[in-house]
Amino acid sequence: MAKENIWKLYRAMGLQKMLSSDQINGPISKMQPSLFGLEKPMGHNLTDSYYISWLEEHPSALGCFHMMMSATNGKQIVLFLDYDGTLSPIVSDPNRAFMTDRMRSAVLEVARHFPTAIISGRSREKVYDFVKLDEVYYAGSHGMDIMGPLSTTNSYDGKYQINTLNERGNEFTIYQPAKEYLPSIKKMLKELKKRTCDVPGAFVEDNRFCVSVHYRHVLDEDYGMLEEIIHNVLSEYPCFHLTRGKKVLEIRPSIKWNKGDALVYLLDTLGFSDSTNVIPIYIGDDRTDEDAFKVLRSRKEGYPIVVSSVPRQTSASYSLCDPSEVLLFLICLARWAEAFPLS
Ligand SMILES: O=P(O)(O)OC[C@H]1O[C@H](O[C@H]2O[C@H](CO)[C@@H](O)[C@H](O)[C@H]2O)[C@H](O)[C@@H](O)[C@@H]1O
Repeated sequence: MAKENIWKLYRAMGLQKMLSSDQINGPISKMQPSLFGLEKPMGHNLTDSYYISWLEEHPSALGCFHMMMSATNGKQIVLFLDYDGTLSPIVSDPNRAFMTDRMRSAVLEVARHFPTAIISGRSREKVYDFVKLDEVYYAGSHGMDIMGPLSTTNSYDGKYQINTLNERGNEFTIYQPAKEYLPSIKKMLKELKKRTCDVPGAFVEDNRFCVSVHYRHVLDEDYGMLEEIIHNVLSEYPCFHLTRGKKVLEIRPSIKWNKGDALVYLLDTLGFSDSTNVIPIYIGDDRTDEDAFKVLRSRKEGYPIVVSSVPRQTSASYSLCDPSEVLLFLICLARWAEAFPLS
């Protein structure tokens, strides 16, 4: 990208006053700390050498923004976002994981330029209640409950698919590959609530096609008892299995379907099944997001971005420190789309 284009981008982002001519002439990576008027990238612990070497392998998507966007070469960006820990910070009460209005506006802005989907472990309805945007697609229950574009492909089993209209009269396809597990999940949910009610601090969350058992407020000495209860309940439901997230045990149907499959489904229904003309960007913080990172790695396309402020094992290629950096990345993306619209 020519230097005048960088200026154009920065002017569009309202950032030109923050940058000296030295910074503009230097490499973009050097610009990053001051790009947003900051002394150092937010939340980064740059005194930790382990973290610094991890960052070299998973560089900041903000620092690499210019390079990433230059490489899109006019291809269609499709954006995938996780919810908890990505669009909203991790908080102690799962029912109060609200996103800020600034984050909502940023998601809306990018969604006006690029197809955008939120893929969460929560129920689809719950994520919608938090996000409240009709301009994005939603996949709840770790991708097992997708409300995506009207599907014209017959690569997916029609029995899991129904077409519907939203309140604005727009057509959507709902895809629920774990549909037949619903009666067992409801039964198991009741059972889990009943058997865990004596464990102080335990909280069972109904995520429709899966169940979360939160232990953030459970005393260390009670944790073993909670795990035992869950294993006992699970032994009565052999078609389900357990995965682990941030202070949460997640129980889900044992079908071969995860956030990565939901990403592929959404790309297919958006018309990018075999396309070399698409750049999917996936941003997420949790273990379940790794399935989507792996898909992008294996397809050798797009940008998998992990949200983490500590070094960790990941299949992502880039990183963002926390939701405040996710916000900046989304703002940059929207400004970039305004400055360089696809012809
Ligand atoms: O796929 P996600 O959108 O990231 O959902 C994963 C789980 O997120 C929520 O739990 C996590 O966030 C809570 C609020 O910040 C926090 O209190 C909890 O400790 C975290 O594990 C959600 O409540 C779970 O149901 C999701 O499975």
